[in-house]
Amino acid sequence: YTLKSLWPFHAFLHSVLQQLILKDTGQIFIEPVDQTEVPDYGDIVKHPMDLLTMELKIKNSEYNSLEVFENDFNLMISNCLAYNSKDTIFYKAGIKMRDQGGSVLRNAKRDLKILD
Ligand SMILES: CCOC(=O)c1ccc2c(c1)NC(=O)[C@@H](C)N2
Repeated sequence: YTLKSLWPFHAFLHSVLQQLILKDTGQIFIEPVDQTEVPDYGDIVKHPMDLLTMELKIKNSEYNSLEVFENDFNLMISNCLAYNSKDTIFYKAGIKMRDQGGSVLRNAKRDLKILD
């Protein structure tokens, strides 16, 4: 068996997402930025992304590769680093999530290779 045939690929992505959610200790990436709370967010961030949206995209089979999933993770991080200035908690959390989430994704890529 390979991962892709035995176990639906979206189940694999769901397990990767759960690991990313665990890294979001401040719970600032878990849902879309509330633009009524952050009224100028849409002026700077044209393509918002968050972990809940990524979960919905898994469920809708919108990710047919780990790379497409990773693109949304990287979009979420770049939005955070673009909108928040360097001295903010949000920016620092973005750096932490970039680094910790990056290692989650590196391991996931390795796991996919070993299984094929
Ligand atoms: C209730 C107010 O919430 C926020 O101001 C807020 C909440 C979550 C946020 C955020 C702002 N900014 C961000 O860049 C992304 C990473 N997360």
